[in-house]
Amino acid sequence: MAVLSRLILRYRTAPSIRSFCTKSSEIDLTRAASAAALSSALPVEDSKGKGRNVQWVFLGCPGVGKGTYAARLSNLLGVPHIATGDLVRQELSSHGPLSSKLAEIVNQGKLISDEIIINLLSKRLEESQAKGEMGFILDGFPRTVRQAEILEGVTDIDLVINLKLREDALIAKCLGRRICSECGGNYNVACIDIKGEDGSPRMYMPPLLPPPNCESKLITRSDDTEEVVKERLRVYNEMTRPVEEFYRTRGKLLEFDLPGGIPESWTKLLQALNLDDHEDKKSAAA
Ligand SMILES: Nc1ncnc2c1ncn2[C@@H]1O[C@H](COP(=O)(O)OP(=O)(O)O)[C@@H](O)[C@H]1O
Repeated sequence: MAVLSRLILRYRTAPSIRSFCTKSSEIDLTRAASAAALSSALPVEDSKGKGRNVQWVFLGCPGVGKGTYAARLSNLLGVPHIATGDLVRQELSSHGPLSSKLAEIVNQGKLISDEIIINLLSKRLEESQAKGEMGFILDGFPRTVRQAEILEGVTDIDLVINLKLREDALIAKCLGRRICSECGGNYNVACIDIKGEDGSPRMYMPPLLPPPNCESKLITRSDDTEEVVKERLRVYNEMTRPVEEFYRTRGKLLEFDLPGGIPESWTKLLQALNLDDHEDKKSAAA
């Protein structure tokens, strides 16, 4: 499936999309165009659908755990987990020409332009195609209705999993998030214990503590401060909440309320996806 070339072609020929974007001068369209040519030459799904694989999207507020569950499902199903937030952070750490502009936007909790994010995503999909990978689990894309329309125009998304958690837990989870600067492992020092009320059960999410060799190397994402997390939640409600409706009306949205910590939520998510008897689930969950 030549997602890359179709994404870029569609993108370059849609005036309304271009006017929606901000800094179009910063985009390397020459590079994008050559990437498109390369990707269209790569092996793609045949007419019988051979090679077709999972094409799923994860939606959900900052801190809900999209990355955790998308990564586990990616292991389980053998498809790449593509997180646009990770692509943005890689671009930031590359200290390339876009880095300082992107850092400013990300550290204010705002969204970067559709143009830049599609360029980053296209490059990542191109790498996938070069490796012969099939399918994907997208995490953090689409985040605007415009992005959803572009994606829907170029490929069939099978399923959109909308992870949900109450806002006080989301904020605590973002503020507790830690990353090992050496191995990249993701941990969380927050212990969330919310009493059951009005018939809703108690919610307990224990901390996910790092192993001793990571303890002294933990860092916090620069956009995980209380002020920026609250702004990201506001931006989610304004820009991304309508994406839920976009997929709901197309019958693709699976709503999933996280019941608690990872073991409990993972088991229930597998049940909701009818994957609970999947023979590989134990190794993916390990
Ligand atoms: N699809 C996207 N569109 C616009 N900006 C994005 C997109 N994906 C990621 N970003 C930028 O990268 C930042 C980090 O993304 P991510 O790690 O997915 O954050 P979150 O924890 O808020 O879900 C976002 O706040 C935003 O600035």
